[in-house]
Amino acid sequence: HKRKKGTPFSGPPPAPIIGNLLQLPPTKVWERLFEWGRTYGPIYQFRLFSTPLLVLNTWEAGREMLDGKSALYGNRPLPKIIEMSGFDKGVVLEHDPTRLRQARKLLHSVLQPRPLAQYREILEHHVDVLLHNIMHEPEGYVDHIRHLTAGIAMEISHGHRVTSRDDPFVHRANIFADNFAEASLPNNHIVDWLPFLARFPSWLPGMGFKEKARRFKEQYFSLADEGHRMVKDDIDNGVARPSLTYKALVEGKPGEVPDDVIAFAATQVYTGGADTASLPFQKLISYVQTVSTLSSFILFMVKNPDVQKKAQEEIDRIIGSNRLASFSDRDSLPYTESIINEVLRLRPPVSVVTREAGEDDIHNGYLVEKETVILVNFWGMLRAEEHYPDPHTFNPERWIGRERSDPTHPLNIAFGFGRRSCPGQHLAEELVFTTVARMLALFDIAPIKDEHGNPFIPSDDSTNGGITFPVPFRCSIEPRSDRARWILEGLEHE
Ligand code: HEM
Repeated sequence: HKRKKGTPFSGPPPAPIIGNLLQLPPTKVWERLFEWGRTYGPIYQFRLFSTPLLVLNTWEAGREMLDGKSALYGNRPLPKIIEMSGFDKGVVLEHDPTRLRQARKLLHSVLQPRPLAQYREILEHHVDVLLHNIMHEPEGYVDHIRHLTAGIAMEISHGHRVTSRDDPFVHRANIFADNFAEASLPNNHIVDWLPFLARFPSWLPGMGFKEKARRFKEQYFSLADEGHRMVKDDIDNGVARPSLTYKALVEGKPGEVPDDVIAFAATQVYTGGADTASLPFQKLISYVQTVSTLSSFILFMVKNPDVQKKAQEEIDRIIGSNRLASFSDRDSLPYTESIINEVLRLRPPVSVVTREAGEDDIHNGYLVEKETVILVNFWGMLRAEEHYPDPHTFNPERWIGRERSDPTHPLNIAFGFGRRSCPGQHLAEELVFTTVARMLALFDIAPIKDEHGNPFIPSDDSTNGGITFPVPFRCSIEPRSDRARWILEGLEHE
């Protein structure tokens, strides 16, 4: 194989052997990557030991390399230990091009706008359950949001209706998630979100890990298998509900797509869109990105009462109080929509995603070596001052009148670029919009007060890791009025 020749992209000067390791902070590396961009430009390179890393710091750079050269940069780095645990099976880390194509096609068969529209009533049912649960136990709002996202995911993947917190299917998925969390590497370490570094022997966990990897693999495979068999049984018994698995089994040509491709693709509809950067090292909760976005929304409402009021006025004026907003109302609620855009801009749930150069490439005259790790810095892209004046300020107004097709729009950045971009985007947009619009219609979200009546304002801080959340915070979520309480009481619940 002939290597290409050329000068690599410039970047911060590396130290011998360890490269730029000590120049990276232990947490929120994306902030440092963003700062380096000011000095070294929108695309630059640095090193960790012998691995070159290329940072894409602007949306233009993302489009150029990932939309423009999808085939070359379509894969994610796959550490040995992830492969050992079998987590490369499915979509997120799938490397086999045929299986990946088949799996993404299955996801599209339920997640593209047209098939997704069939799930609108189901989705609204789950949102109503959320609202009901929040009214009865407001302090548990994060758990309720998780329950919401898991419930919708399992309907879409397997036609499984979750009716209680003790649902055996959810229970098994949670055990699986806990096992991931247990996966051994120190917290808040850079390896947490750059797991490809675990290629280096000094960080490879000892023999104990082999045993763990074997156990993880067994659990992941049996979870996938169990869901698949459940749908087959439902079909045999004539009680199957529409889902990805049902569609593939009943409408697909027999034998065209292997059973295990169907089973893993379906499993990843609820286990992930999981943490694509640090897969095995974090608690893997279904639809974590959506949970992150909705939690960030609540945080920003606590901190920005005027914004909240303005959105509530919009909803009262356009929707009235005789019905609740639906996704089809999106275009008539531009202010509400602008809040979501601004939440996604300041808190993209995935701050950085990793890809890998499949071959040597010459880009704009510079050499990108094969196996260079590509860091797509969504967090940095969404804070570029030239596109977002006063970039660190929460200001939904900036979106009023700005087209959805604008390439700097968060919906065109936060879900990624190219053929590996997020297949769950439409679902995420619909779920977030419906939840936000209905919550604003029925609840006031506010700071809690201390015994002297002083409001307690939560911090702005977010967690570290492949998917970031607001640091857990308390707040008050109360029905806006007696009428709101009455509507909430009447909502369908479990
Ligand atoms: C606010 C919500 C969400 C955000 C911001 C988000 C963002 C992302 C991003 C940035 C990626 C990596 C894309 C890339 O490499 O360029 C991704 C991948 C993925 N997401 Fe999402 N996502 C969200 C919700 C969802 C949902 C609801 C699902 C459920 C179906 C989902 C399923 C996936 C899958 C399966 C992948 C891996 C795709 C592949 O590797 O081919 N995501 N997402």
